Amino acid sequence: MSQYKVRLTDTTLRDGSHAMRHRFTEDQVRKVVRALDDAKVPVIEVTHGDGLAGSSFNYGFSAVDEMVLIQAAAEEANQAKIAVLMLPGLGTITELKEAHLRGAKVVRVATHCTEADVSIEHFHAARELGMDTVGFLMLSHRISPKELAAQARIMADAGCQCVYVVDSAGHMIMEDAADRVSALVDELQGDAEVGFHGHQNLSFGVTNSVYAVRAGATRIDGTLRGLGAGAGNSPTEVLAAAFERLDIETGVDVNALMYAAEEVLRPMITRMPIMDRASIMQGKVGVYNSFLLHAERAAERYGVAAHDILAEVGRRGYVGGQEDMIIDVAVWLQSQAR
Ligand SMILES: C[C@H](O)CC(=O)C(=O)O
Ligand SMILES: [Mn+2]
Repeated sequence: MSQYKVRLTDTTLRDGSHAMRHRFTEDQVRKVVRALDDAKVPVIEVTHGDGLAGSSFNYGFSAVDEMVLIQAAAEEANQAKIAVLMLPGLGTITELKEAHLRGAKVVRVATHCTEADVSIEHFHAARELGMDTVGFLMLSHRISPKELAAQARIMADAGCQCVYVVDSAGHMIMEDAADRVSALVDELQGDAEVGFHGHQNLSFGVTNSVYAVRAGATRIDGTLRGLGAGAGNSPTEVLAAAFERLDIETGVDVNALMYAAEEVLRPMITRMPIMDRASIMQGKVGVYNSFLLHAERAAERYGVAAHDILAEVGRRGYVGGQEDMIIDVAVWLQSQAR
């Protein structure tokens, strides 16, 4: 019997939505869910890239109402649970209730890593609805393992059943992930599980996930073909294949996942995330991956380089929700160049 058992969550239809500029259609969602469900992936996340109610001028409009997509996903899934992401303030309990009515069984409440307290009422509401609850501590690299564990404790006490170390910038390297996961495991003492969500900016998404599992994480995120914000996520099919080689039990069908990635998702992709100058910069200086497309748009509009914008965003320490400040940085860089 394997020493390690892991539950995979596939977030192609949520984090991958960033790379697709939130243009997933209902037909595409149905096909991807069917393929992931056939591969026995236990949890599939479907929402706008920035979570419930993310469709907006600031974050980018969805092509199709996410509630329609959530319902379609729930209709297609035979064994998988459908998860939704929510950022408190952007999404509210009203949207959470509607997502639940449409068939969502899991909610992942995401806050900046120092702001866990804003998730408390959302966990209470989700538990009252009977949903599985997950906490997402974004940009987890920004604080020490000890400080992160204290934030995880706030989430667990509010009713969160699994707290994630989230490498939103793809900045972590091996022990960065393991030390944070260990600190959370020590703090939570079984009151909640610990998960890890990796990105590929420095090409460590899968490696960090292995370190996370060995440090005690029992839930790991990925996306098919690594489709996701910034340089993309840990690819689900690679995680599954690597875990199989390392005797980490996932219960998924690796060949079916490779089929899903290659034959089902690949033809839908309009922009494949890559490790380019801008996304490597995000990993290097620790900038939120969802900022990439905003920076590219501002770069074009103000005639400055996206990697320069992102380097400055890193210096200023902006966090998710401060997307509008990217324009400010671009204008400032333009003025410096004159
Ligand atoms: C809302 C973000 O895109 C959540 C996430 O996937 C991350 O921080 O990484
Ligand atoms: Mn992500």
